[in-house]
Amino acid sequence: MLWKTIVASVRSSPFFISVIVFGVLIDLVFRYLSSLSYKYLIDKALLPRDLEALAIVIGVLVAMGLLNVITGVTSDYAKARLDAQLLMGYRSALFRHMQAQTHRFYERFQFGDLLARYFDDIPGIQHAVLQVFGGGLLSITSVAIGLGILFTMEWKLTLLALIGSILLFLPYRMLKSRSLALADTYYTHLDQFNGLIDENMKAYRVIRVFDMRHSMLAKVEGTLRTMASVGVKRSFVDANLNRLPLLGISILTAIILAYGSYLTFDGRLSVGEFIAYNFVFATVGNSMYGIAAILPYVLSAKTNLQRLHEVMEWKPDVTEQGAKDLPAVHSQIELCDVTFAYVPGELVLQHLDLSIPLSGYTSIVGPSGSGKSTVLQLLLRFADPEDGAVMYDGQNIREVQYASLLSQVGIVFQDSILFLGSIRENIVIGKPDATDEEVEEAARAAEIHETIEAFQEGYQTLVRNHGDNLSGGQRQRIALARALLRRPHILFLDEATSALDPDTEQSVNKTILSLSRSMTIVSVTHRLAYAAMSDRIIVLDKGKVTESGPHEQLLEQHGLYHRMWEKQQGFVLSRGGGSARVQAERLRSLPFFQGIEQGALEQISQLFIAEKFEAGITIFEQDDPGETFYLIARGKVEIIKTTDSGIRSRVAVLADGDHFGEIALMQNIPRTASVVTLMPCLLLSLSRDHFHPLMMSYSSIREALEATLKMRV
Ligand SMILES: Nc1ncnc2c1ncn2[C@@H]1O[C@H](COP(=O)(O)OP(=O)(O)OP(=O)(O)O)[C@@H](O)[C@H]1O
Repeated sequence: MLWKTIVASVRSSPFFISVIVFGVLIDLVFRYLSSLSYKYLIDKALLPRDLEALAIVIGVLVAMGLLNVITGVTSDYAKARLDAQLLMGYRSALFRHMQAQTHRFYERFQFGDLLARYFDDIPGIQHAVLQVFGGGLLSITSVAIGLGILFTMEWKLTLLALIGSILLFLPYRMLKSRSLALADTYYTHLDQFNGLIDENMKAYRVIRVFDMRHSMLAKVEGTLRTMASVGVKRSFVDANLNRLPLLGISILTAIILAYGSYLTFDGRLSVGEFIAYNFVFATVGNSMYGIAAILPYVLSAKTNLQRLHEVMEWKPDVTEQGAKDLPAVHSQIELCDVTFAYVPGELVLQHLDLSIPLSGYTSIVGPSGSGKSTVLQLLLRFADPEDGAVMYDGQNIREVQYASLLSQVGIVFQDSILFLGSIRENIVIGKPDATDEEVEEAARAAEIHETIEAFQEGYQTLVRNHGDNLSGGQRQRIALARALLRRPHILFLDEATSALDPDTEQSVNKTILSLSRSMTIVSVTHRLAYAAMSDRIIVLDKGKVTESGPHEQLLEQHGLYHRMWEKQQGFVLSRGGGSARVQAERLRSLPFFQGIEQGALEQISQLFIAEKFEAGITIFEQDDPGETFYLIARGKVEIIKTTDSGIRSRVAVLADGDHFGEIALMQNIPRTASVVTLMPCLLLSLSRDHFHPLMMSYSSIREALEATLKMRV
């Protein structure tokens, strides 16, 4: 694999390679000429006292020395250029490869894994390529030429040297697998370490607020300690790979000196020949050591290459081969008989037929996990269906140029990523050549122009740390302006306003509603109050369309939409959304409060306390004591079960109007699962201590809760 990489690198830069090869040749000629010169210096000039011969030998050596310096400097420059070129080439190839990837790739390779590929594996490979090509080429050629010269001078001695040279390569054979295994372990921990740094940066608020600094530090230090310990072993093994050949060289030199001296005593070698032989041998020995010294780099590069190939061989899920342009769409987009799975064999969508007319405002709703976001991913070609087709005006989007599809659509996600740069730069991302007028027009349409103008630096205000210096609403409106700047025919929204506080959410939704007069809006949302404003609603359940039509019509059907709607009613939010209360009537729809008289429900509703949580917060862990019941006024949480072997898996996602932890109202049974927030949440909690006196008065509540408990068990 490394050899192929070296050949490919050589092919990519013939000019620099030729310069380096030329430098190597001159260096070799100089090395051997200097060594051999002793034979002539001693036998032809010094011993016969021939001044002319002395002048010729010294003159040739000086001339060659000068030439060697000039070619050496040129060759160093060529190596530096090749070095930079290789580094740039590998890094840009990896980046291009990443850009072709979608969710499966990014689920498999985390930020830390990829960072290590860029900053450890690629430099490791590039270093080995240059070592092999620069030092390696010089050493191998030098050994070949040197051995040829030595054979012509004294073949028996040379044969002995050749056999003895095995000593130089023994350590490589002995330590190779140990070095490879240590490199592998080291890089695994390095990936982990990079991942932890990333996590610390992204979640620094949660870490601070939950006083997790100690545990995070312990984790990082644990990883660093392992890395240090593996690093020491690795350095030691690699140092031995370097040092042991030196020992071999010393033993070999002693043998050559002893046997060479014996031949000189015996008169079979002249003094000049013996000294020249020794110098040539020293050069060969150094070159052999040079080869042995490269081997640790080669070993390390083997691991680096394997890791890089693991990433580079990951085939993109979506191939962009379509040749024709997608004409301006105006009629409808469809999913025709679509089947799709994230994990082979676990179908998320099965023979799904869905059609969205290209006018007005369409909402896609449904219980969590019903496939809403998946539908959006397929419509935007973040993934391709296993079966069936996604059509825009009857054109299969696999067959059209991806860029021509993208030019007609815009999207705003729940977490719109803002980049480091000015607000203007963030808006023009999708259309870098946009004029100031166009940028302002998009910002006006997103109703953020005045706000931006009010900033001291206006459109040049710097967006820091993914938008930390802006409010959630401002970030979403900038993301909206970014999407609108491309004048899309269709604007897709993926829970675009769900994470905003209620007032901001309402105001951004008003903006979106007004946009639906001039473009098609397709919104995936779990918040039905805003879906109700759309022209048509498509209800998904378990990957199938179960209902569709306008809000009133769906309510009349008394089906899934009606049930979902009812569940989200009965919460009264304070201005700004910092607090909420549940209406007594809403409590009646909970199975364990059915049949309770109005007065008692009123009392119970007073006992709830509103609590706000950021995304990613653990409300409680499995096995924690159960003391509180929760109602979700707004937000989304995931329920996670941990098996005895420590494997955590998501068993459900709950959203607005759902409840969890009701067993805690009755008795302190350890929690059967953990609950973690997926977005900012406003929860209403009711503790058993507060509730207990009421339950004593109403036996029906206890009976209903006992029935629930029985069912769970
Ligand atoms: N990247 C993924 N890998 C594996 N399974 C996934 C992945 N993304 C989604 N799923 C699964 O696919 C199913 C549909 O998920 P999807 O996100 O489309 O649902 P949704 O209706 O948008 O849910 P939510 O309202 O919770 O966002 C779920 O069972 C989910 O667990």
